[in-house]
Amino acid sequence: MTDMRLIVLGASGRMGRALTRAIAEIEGVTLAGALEREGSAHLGADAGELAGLGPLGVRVTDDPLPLVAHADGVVDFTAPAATVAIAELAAQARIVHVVGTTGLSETDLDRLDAVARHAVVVRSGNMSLGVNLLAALVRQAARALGPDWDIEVLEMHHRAKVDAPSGTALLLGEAAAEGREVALKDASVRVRDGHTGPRAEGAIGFATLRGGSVVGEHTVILAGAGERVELVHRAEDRMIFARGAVKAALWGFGRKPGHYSMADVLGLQRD
Ligand SMILES: NC(=O)C1=CN([C@@H]2O[C@H](COP(=O)(O)OP(=O)(O)OC[C@H]3O[C@@H](n4cnc5c(N)ncnc54)[C@H](OP(=O)(O)O)[C@@H]3O)[C@@H](O)[C@H]2O)C=CC1
Ligand SMILES: O=C(O)C1=N[C@H](C(=O)O)C[C@H](O)C1
Repeated sequence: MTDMRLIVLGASGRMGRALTRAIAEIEGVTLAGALEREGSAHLGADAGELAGLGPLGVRVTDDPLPLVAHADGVVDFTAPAATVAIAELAAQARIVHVVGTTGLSETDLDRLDAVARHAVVVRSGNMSLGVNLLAALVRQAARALGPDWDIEVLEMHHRAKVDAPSGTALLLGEAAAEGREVALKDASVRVRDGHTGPRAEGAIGFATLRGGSVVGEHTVILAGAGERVELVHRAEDRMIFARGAVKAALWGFGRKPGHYSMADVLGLQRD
């Protein structure tokens, strides 16, 4: 069988470089293109060299059209505007779009829902196996412990991260809300400052730390009267996300159009 041809969007970014390495190491996929924004200092560079692999003969370009026409999928860990723009092109070409970008607005998500009527979109705030398993455990714990236990999601990332709370923190908050059978938007408390008054009953709180080179750490705290449960994930290497994204692309290849999640890819049941 021929390899699935994948384009990396944001090829010179932290995740873009990891994606190029993952595509080189995983069987059944081949690097078909590398994209960056117009004016990027990396245009014309070899994507393999950017990724520390040596030359692969794939040059970074800012023109998606010829690439999309000859590819089977695009893996995209970039920024919301870039994700929405490539989503339209990927859907027109009926190729798989794997979205790792976080910080998407409700409007952006509506656009992805719309394009997913025509093509496969696989999106997750975290493409690692560990975090998606953690989400299932959080759902279960929130359901089992009930509303008397307070839930807080704490995350820490490197100093260059631009969105907060992280996509993973929101994914874990969603899992907690599902376990409690409430809507996250009605329960979430994303900022506390000044005289806040006592904690609102049923709140799902978020706290954000930024600094240094931390790849990604998430703790879900379930605090009861006199005891506390903490569920933790620590990412040590961006390759966990990159390998997950390539796995998602292979899973989506040939599947019927839809907006899928990493839980779908990994076959994790929503009990
Ligand atoms: N879902 C998951 O598992 C994970 C998600 N992420 C998310 O992935 C995203 C990227 O993270 P990271 O790699 O650390 O960030 P970086 O800033 O290192 O990389 C982003 C890359 O995308 C490029 N880019 C921005 N706009 C465009 C555009 N219009 N067209 C083409 N390329 C563009 C940037 O170029 P330039 O530098 O010129 O702006 C940059 O090269 C973030 O949203 C992050 O939260 C990260 C890790 C895991
Ligand atoms: O920006 C990052 O680095 C990461 N972003 C994702 C998020 O927002 O949760 C996933 C991972 O934690 C790293």
